[in-house]
Amino acid sequence: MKVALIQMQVASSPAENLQTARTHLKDAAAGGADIAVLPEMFCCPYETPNFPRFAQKEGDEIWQALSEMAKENSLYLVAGSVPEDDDGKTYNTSYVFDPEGKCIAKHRKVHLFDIDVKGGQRFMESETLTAGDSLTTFDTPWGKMGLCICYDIRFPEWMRLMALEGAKAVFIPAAFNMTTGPAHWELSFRARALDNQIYLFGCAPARDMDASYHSWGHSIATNPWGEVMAQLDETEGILFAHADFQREDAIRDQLPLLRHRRVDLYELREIKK
Ligand SMILES: NC(=O)CC(=O)C(=O)O
Repeated sequence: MKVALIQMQVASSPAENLQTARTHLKDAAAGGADIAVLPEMFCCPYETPNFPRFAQKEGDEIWQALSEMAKENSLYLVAGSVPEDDDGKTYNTSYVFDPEGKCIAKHRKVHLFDIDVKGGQRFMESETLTAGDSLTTFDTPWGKMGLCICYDIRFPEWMRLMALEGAKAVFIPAAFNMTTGPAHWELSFRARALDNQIYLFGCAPARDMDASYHSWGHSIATNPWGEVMAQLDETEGILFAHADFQREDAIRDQLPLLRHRRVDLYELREIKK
């Protein structure tokens, strides 16, 4: 399975952002990608007042444009995330489209990014966003995949639940920043990939020092052995990476972490709402 992570610049105009995504998706398809991934909030500068301002309903113009792009390029599209308007609430939502343009999954960011690091990054998604409440996986010809958004990666239980549901890889549109990126980005991807013996693909916006939120960039692919397979710097570009699920199975056979869990002593379960 060949994945293309599209680390694009985010402008203030949704139309411009869609055009940028369209151009890069053509290159991803030409490069042989089976699945292409866009960044968190690729269509809207990452600022809390923008989320309700830019929000659209599922099925509106942005959703339709993304569906067309998946179809035009005949690939699975993990369409980053966008502000979604539903019943007066705004969610940070990621849609997944199949190569026919059908929407096959939708994840609303479950863990809202509310942090205030002394001398560093402050951000309060809960000022304008509502949290989702569902675990998200979807089926592909390569097996079941997981989907979460940025801050969700910091919660090991959430990733473990996706692995226990059978996800062989997890896609993570994300946007760490200049405080947390250098400290925790690569470490989080390596740790979650190793704990769960899965591939992880994180796709971030390119850094824009004129924006109010400075993305760390560094879109990344990690493997089930806990290694970084490839990583970009902060500039715009496409990262191609392969997932080899035979290797994943072999690692799980040789180092059976998931089988060695002592479920007679402890338990992790999803509480269905
Ligand atoms: N932007 C996020 O949701 C998360 C983030 O930047 C971090 O965890 O650090």
